[in-house]
Amino acid sequence: MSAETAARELRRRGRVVVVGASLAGLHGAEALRAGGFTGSLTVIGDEPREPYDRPPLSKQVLLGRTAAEATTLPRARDLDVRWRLGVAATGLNLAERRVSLADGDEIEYDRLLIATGTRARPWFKETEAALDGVFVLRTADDAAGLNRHLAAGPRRVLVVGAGFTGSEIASACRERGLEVTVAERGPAPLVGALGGVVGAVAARLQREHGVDLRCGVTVTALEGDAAGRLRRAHLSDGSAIDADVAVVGLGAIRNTEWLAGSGLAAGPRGVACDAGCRAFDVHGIVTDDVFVAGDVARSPHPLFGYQFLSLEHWGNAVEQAEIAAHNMINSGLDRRPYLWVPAFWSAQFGVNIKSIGVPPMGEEIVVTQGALEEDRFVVTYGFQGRVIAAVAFDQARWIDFYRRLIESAAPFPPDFPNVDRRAGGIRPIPADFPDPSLPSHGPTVTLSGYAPSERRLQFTPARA
Ligand SMILES: Cc1cc2nc3c(=O)[nH]c(=O)nc-3n(C[C@H](O)[C@H](O)[C@H](O)COP(=O)(O)OP(=O)(O)OC[C@H]3O[C@@H](n4cnc5c(N)ncnc54)[C@H](O)[C@@H]3O)c2cc1C
Repeated sequence: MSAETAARELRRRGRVVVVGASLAGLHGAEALRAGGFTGSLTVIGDEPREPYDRPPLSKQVLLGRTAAEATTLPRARDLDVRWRLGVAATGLNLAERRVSLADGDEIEYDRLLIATGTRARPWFKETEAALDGVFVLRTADDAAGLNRHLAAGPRRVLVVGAGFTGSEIASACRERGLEVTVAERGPAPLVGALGGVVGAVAARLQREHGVDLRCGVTVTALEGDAAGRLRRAHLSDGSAIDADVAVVGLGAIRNTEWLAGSGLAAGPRGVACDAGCRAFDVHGIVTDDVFVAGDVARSPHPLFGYQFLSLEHWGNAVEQAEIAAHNMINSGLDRRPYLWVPAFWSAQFGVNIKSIGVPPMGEEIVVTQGALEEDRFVVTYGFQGRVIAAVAFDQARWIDFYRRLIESAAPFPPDFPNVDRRAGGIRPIPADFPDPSLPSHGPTVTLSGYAPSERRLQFTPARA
């Protein structure tokens, strides 16, 4: 049977299993159906709830504008999925194409999509993590529990870690009128994701909004009272902070333990896959029946020197799930590479933050629009002489323009006419500015084994 005939047969009556019933899992299931898959589709999720959206948990839900229960993701009608919710996948037998479940059940598949995402890194001392008032924020239950606790009376909140989740929590708690201390090991908030220049702006914003921001310190211990309620936190600089709520925002752990011993290249950094979302086995050989999408995936990105990227972004989960689903039920050159330019947003301290590209790869940074002091700007990041990323504070409308600069490997610093870098005013990019998505003289890259991309990817600066 030819590969095309096999793919057609699979689309008609194959068995697809998706593990992880959240954003990537749901979008993968929808994309399979939209792509003409009429076989059996089973989605397994260890949370008892239907797939729901996480970004509102640290924003609208914490502000009391949306109930944690009201975050259920809309889904296509007639999806025709066999949901197995509230039961974890515990193992994978690659040779026999079988997933084992915690309730003893075993489910066979022709194609498997791994979309098990991440979980919150818990506080490192178990007895302290168990104190009443100590929280992480990853699930709807976490958000509901934290909300109940915050609503129970005046609270002094300690946020441990000033990454995106920690900073959003601090922002929401300040908006609720609570006293907030943020303890961050790095020199400023968001430094790991956006670098020191933007981090300094984030630090100023936090302080202007009344956050007691302590940088360059770690929390060494959480102390409770006799009733097991959190009372105090001790910091590495010898100081102590009174607190009756601590939200631990120390990053995420990838949910790959259930794949231990399966033979897949899965570990703490995620499940490695190729540019078409096909999982690698431990020998570095790509499988043809196991695919990966969302926060748990680690895939090489052609635009970023084929570096393996682990992206914890909403847009990545959606886009990657669609590519994975497409490739699961197609073969050969009908398959597509995953070329989405990483992008995410955050809302905190009254500012809308949008990022495009991979800021942590940046070697240099320049303010291309606006002024840092005014909290309305776009900064552009450069890597080896080309634009690699941009971050906008309250200037989201420009993000698509910067995406095209990144896709076309525009030279860094970008050469914008009429943009006044000193004055600080946001000037429009002129209508006659050359469309950076038009091909120039960088080499075009094709990925062997995948359909040619609609985009031309260029690896050398277009105007060196
Ligand atoms: C509080 C918060 C705020 C966020 N805000 C933003 C934002 O502003 N912008 C942005 O771009 N992104 C944001 N994100 C990130 C975004 O929500 C994630 O990128 C997205 O949820 C990833 O989807 P996923 O399906 O890959 O993984 P997840 O959402 O982590 O889902 C994985 C699912 O698989 C389940 N699972 C795990 N192991 C097993 C197993 N063995 N068997 C069965 N099921 C299993 C998990 O319980 C979970 O339900 C935020 C995340 C959080 C937590």
